[in-house]
Amino acid sequence: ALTSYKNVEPQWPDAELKSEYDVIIVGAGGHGLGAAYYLAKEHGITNVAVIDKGWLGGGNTGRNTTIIRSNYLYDESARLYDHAVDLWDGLSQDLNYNVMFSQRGVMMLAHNVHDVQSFKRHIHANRLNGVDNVWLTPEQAKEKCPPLNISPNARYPVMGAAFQQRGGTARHDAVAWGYARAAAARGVDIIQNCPVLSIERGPDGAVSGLQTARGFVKAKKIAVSAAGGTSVVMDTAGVRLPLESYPLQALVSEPVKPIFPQVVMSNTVHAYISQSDKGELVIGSGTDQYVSYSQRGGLPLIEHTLAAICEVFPIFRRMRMLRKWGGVVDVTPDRSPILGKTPVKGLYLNCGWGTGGFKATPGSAHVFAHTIAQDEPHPINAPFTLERFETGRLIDEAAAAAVAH
Ligand SMILES: Cc1cc2nc3c(=O)[nH]c(=O)nc-3n(C[C@H](O)[C@H](O)[C@H](O)COP(=O)(O)OP(=O)(O)OC[C@H]3O[C@@H](n4cnc5c(N)ncnc54)[C@H](O)[C@@H]3O)c2cc1C
Ligand SMILES: CSCC(=O)[O-]
Repeated sequence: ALTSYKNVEPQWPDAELKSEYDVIIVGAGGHGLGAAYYLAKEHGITNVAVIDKGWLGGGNTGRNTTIIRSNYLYDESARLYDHAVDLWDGLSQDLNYNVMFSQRGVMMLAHNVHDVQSFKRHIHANRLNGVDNVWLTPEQAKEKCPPLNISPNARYPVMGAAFQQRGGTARHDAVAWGYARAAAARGVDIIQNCPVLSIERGPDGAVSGLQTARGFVKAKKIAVSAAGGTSVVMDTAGVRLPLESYPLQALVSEPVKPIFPQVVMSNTVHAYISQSDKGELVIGSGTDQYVSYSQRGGLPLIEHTLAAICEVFPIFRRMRMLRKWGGVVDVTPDRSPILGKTPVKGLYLNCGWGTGGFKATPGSAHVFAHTIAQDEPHPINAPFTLERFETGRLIDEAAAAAVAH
């Protein structure tokens, strides 16, 4: 007989909000849940709550197109994203939960001389940082990805591609569930459907707690990992951020037999594509070009993306699309995250991942936990300060962002 739902132990108890915690994390996405897990596992800090206004994983972590790679340009970025790829490698074993990490390879197409020069610059920079990334001729790219149209008469001719074999995809829901289950097992409270209304500060200016929909909760340390909602939350602490929030959309096709072995991305046509384990083509694009806290975007952007996909992969022209959705991505001026301390004592910040923070999840969560526990950034996230936007020490990764935003 089927086990009735009520007899199935929840993977994480629906905890009651206590009156006080050592650390509270705002945002039960992959970054927030992962930080809670590493706080407990690596720093022995378990009197922790992760609070979310909705259900855990319901933000960008559960809405993204799951691409993982570390082929960014700057040394600082390579260290951060490659730390994540290293942790992705053993994450299923660490969490005892299959996150379905698949190193199927990520290919970035070059359609013009500028693309060729930019990608070859990335490849040389990546080599200096020990990040695997190689140049493919059009013929080599097609050999790896047969549906690719490399005709010289194509609307977007393929002049070559940068290919990172260690890149790939993972099951985004499982990442949230795996971290939630492992964190809860170590004593972390996960509080869902409880919007944080404001960050409260004491007379000394340090954080004192949070006003939530379920009342006030005290905390000496508060870590905000709220993605597109970050600037609103941080504003209540008097911290203004250089963030803009945009809708970012994605869509899936009807499922078909395995036909698309890698992830293929194109900055120039603003589209990227992979095939899920269920057989759907997973297609993404750049952000809608207006700021918004809406998790929905406009149809014209989807039409533009599909037109580009049909040009680069003509065999997909008759595929039917099943559904589209969106999330709210928080974008910084240099397309790199803000990951560290803030000017407010006891307040920590992890945001600004824009269209590309899923790939960083384990690495970001790991160093964010270190920053919260030690009250000092880990060497890997030390450069990703809020202050860089005053000093001008930017880490400009717009070219590596892979989609227009
Ligand atoms: C369509 C789409 C495709 C993408 N594709 C990729 C990709 O292929 N590869 C990649 O690397 N990245 C991708 N991204 C980006 C990636 O999804 C995000 O950068 C990353 O998941 C952010 O994780 P997070 O945990 O910081 O945020 P989230 O998962 O969004 O979690 C933040 C949480 O904070 C909560 N929150 C917000 N405000 C409050 C409040 N006031 N009180 C309580 N809780 C609050 C939200 O409910 C949410 O659950 C994509 C994003 C989208 C939208
Ligand atoms: C949404 S773009 C995905 C990425 O940055 O690899």
